[in-house]
Amino acid sequence: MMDDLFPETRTRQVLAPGAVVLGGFAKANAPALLQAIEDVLKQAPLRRYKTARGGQLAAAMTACGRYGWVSDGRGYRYDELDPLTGRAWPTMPLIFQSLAVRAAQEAGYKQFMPQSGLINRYAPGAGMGLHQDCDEQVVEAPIISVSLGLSAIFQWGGATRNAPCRKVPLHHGDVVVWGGPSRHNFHGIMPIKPGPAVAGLGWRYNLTFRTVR
Ligand SMILES: O=C(O)CCC(=O)C(=O)O
Ligand SMILES: [Fe+2]
Repeated sequence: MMDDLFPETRTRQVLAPGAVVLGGFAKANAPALLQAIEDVLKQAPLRRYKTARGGQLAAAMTACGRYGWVSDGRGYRYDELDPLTGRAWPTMPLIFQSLAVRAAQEAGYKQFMPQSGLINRYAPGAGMGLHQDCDEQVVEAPIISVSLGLSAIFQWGGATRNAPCRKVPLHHGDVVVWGGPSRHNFHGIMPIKPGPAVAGLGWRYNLTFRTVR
């Protein structure tokens, strides 16, 4: 595709101060990213977390790096151990780390170093309700979010839950970076529409990279 040959033609869409969509930024690395996901899943399988309110998250999740985001009857938190295996989370694959750092730099965040890589897998019909990412203690660090497989509609809101939401289509290889004044903006994923497999995937993977502590 054109955007692989001519990176300068990729779209760059500013969502808000500190927040940008880097269209196709991860596309050339997608095969390596998918292989790295498989490697992580062998050590830390995907699982659907319970929430403190008795529900269950629609996306299946796991993590890599020093800290993993977990949820159970006690609520949400970061943990250095995988509650499913009792072991430390798998080491963050180098391709995850290098892509996250490059995307952060491209978005203007020069100092970023991910400590946590969250893997979300959305089957068709699964989404993620509007929320803020506020379990991280380092508020200066941005969130780097990579989309692979089926497309999604990302809801990009504001600082309050009832602020108007923009609907932003995200496709295989797109990267969203948000931080600075947008770090705590509300966002979500509308239920994924079924469709023909993309890059061999009949679902959507999302990778998010964060500095936690
Ligand atoms: O799947 C996405 O694009 C967003 C995921 C997200 O907001 C999260 O994991 O906190
Ligand atoms: Fe989030």
